[in-house]
Amino acid sequence: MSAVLGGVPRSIDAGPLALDAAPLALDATPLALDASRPALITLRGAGAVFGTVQALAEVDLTLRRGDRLALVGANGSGKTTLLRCLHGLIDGPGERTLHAQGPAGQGRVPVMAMLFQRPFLLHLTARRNLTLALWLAGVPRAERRQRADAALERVGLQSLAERSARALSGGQQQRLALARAWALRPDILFLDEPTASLDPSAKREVETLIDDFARDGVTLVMSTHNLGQAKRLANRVIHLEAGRLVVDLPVDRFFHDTLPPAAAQFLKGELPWTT
Ligand SMILES: Nc1ncnc2c1ncn2[C@@H]1O[C@H](COP(=O)(O)OP(=O)(O)OP(=O)(O)O)[C@@H](O)[C@H]1O
Repeated sequence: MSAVLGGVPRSIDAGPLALDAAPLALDATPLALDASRPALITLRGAGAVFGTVQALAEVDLTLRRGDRLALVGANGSGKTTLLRCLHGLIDGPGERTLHAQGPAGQGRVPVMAMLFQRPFLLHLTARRNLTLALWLAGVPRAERRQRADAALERVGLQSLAERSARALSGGQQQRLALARAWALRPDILFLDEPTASLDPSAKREVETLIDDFARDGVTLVMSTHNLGQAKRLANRVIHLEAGRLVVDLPVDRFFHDTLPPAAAQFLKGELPWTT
């Protein structure tokens, strides 16, 4: 995938016209997706192929500041692959533009962080996991401890700062992973099924934190099998089918409009099982 950083060729500078050109299955109006918000990432014709598997095909998508984007679809439909593609972790066909923020696109490119279903934490204390991530991100030594402690406090883990990260409960580990992401002060947070392995109470805690981060201005992209979670956290929903983006709608319309047959079936099949 060719990458364009900062300087944005006119043809992919996402204005309302770019939404018209997107392969929406339905006539999502540009206003409903609020094309006035600044673009953060644009994909044009993005794809991913693993051996003989076409995991993602011809995806056109503009992620905008303030999006709380939920990616839904059946197992293997390409949700994780699209997350990785947006994050820049996959080099496939198509074009990915990371839009510089600030006046006339002259500022810095968006800072991104990713949270996985099962957090990857090192055999170190909770605090050291954070200060190490900050070191890797180039944060000066003098700031690391303060930022790590602020992040631990933010997720309610300050009293466990010296506890081994691997000894924490599943919910605490996911909160620690969120603290690590938050400490990096991301513009965009990617979440791959962030509560899939948590019990209901831990799930609520993690969802509340994710919601708080979004309220603070962090743009969210999350894959989820939980349509109730998409309703609670998202303002925009994309439905993928066999690697293709077939629905891209504001959350209210996703749950109330008449969807293409496969997406409608997906909704019917899943909704009774989610709360
Ligand atoms: N690294 C890889 N190597 C080979 N095939 C892969 C790889 N990553 C993904 N795939 C394949 O690409 C397709 C899409 O996978 P992906 O993980 O993106 O789907 P998903 O919608 O996130 O699935 P799930 O809901 O089960 O997590 C699947 O057929 C998967 O087997």
